[in-house]
Amino acid sequence: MQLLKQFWLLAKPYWINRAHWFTWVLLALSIGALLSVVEASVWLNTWNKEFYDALVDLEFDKIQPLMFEFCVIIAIIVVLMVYGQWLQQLVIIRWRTWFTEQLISQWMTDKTYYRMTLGDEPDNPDQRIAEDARLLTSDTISLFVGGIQAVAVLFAFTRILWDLSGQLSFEWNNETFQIAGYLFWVALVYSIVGTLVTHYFGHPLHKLNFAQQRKEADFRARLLRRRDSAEQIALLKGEATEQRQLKNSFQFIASNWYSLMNREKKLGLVVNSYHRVAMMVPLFAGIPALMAKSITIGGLFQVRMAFMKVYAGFSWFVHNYAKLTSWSATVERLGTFTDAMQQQHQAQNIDCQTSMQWRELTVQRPDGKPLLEGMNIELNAGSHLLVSGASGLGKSTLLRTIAGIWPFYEGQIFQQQGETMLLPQRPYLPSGTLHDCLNYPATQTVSNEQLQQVLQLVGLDELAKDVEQTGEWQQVLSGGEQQKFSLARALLAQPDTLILDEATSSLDEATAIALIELIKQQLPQTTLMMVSHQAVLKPLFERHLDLMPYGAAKA
Ligand SMILES: Nc1ncnc2c1ncn2[C@@H]1O[C@H](COP(=O)(O)OP(=O)(O)OP(=O)(O)O)[C@@H](O)[C@H]1O
Repeated sequence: MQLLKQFWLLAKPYWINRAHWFTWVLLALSIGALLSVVEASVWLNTWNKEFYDALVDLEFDKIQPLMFEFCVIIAIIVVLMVYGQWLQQLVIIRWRTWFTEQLISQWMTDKTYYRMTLGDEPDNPDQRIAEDARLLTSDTISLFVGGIQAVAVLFAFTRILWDLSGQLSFEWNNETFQIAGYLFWVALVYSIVGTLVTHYFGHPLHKLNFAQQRKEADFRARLLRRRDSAEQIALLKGEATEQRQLKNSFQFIASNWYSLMNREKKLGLVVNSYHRVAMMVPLFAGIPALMAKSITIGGLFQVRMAFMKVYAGFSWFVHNYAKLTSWSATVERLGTFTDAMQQQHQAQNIDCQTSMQWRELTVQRPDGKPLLEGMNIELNAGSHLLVSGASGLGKSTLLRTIAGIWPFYEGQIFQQQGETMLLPQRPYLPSGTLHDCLNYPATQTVSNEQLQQVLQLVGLDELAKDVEQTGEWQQVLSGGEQQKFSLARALLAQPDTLILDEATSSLDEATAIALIELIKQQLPQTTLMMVSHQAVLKPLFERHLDLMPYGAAKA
């Protein structure tokens, strides 16, 4: 029940939205095509009787038109099945596109992607957005349409099977019993037993599938992390350790895989035996009717096909058991992911005033332990503040709090009105053209000349020559160059408040001084707040804040 509720919460926003009426049309057409296949199968069923009867009676003049009829029925079935499937895939991609966009938007809104890393983040959000969204949409549609088709098959063939079965008479305890539509009852009982046995053998698959998806994603994430840190690993000669860790991570996949495959083997033994036996059950069960001459040989083949269809309808659950368990694992994973995202949205928003202010501000770690306590400050627009203090005291965390991305604090914060920009010690440089990298996150269009100008101002003349060149800038540029590049971004963006977190730590002292002076000169209206261990920068700031551990701050 909980699972269905979780599923409904995930599916509802798309399917009740009127804007998606065309997807409903496509879904209806796809279901219509597959229901027509059921209708054509009923036609094929009648054909079966006529054909086998003609064969038994050696009526060759009937066989030729029947062969032509067969070709027509098969052609119709093939075309309907292929187009039905094609329409289903269209429905899937439309839903998946919307669903993935929603997940990405929720993940990106209010810095949720970052806040989630601060608490008990559900594992591998990348996998949930990419893989789980794909599985949810494709499995739901194929299970839903398949389920409807199974019900239609049941309706269409139950009647046929019932009529063909006639009545079975038998004596027991000197009494005569008659069972109408007995082949239908055989199919029903056979399918119920199969379903129960399948569930008994298959139910542990849910947990195993869940674990498998998670472990595969962990392994992929580990590999990615190695690629991102390739240079550091190479310099530290960490290959053997990395190899061991990756091997261990893969061991988890392999051991879970063994459990999964053993469980699937047991289930396979049951499902396959059940299916193979099912093919002969109608022939054996039809013998009494054949002996009573209530059906012909053609009728027996008709019974067999009708029985197999009714059995297939009743056994839909059995045949889709593995898919259903993987689907339920996907729903659970996506449900916890979206719940976790929604909880993140409750983080506080920071209000704006004419000046930046903190009142009785206490910054904490995620576990609630205080880092910095009782801070009060007011920083007028255009003023410059240097924040210093011992390593690990909480300076970067304080800046994150002021920038509005760290939710663990008490007291009041007001940001200065306008744009705030925070430059960290290690800037993020996306790969692509230098133009796009410098203009990241591209809130305005800037000309190449503007870009060249700011690059020259910060001393990156070589890069300024061709801003359209592409590269892996994070790897290509030195630490110091990256910091110059980051400051060039600030010159370009001209924020109202600029927060620098050791943004000149990789530069020599003279260059660091020159660049801070450049910022002050180029952005005279901007409020500048900087965290730095570089004492030579002190004279450039008219206000200083020396942070003390858990104590009062002197401003
Ligand atoms: N996401 C996090 N989860 C848990 N603890 C964190 C997190 N981020 C920071 N901390 C902890 O908060 C403390 C302060 O970290 P912070 O980076 O703010 O220090 P800092 O004063 O800037 O240090 P440094 O001068 O060395 O850069 C550290 O003990 C750190 O381990």
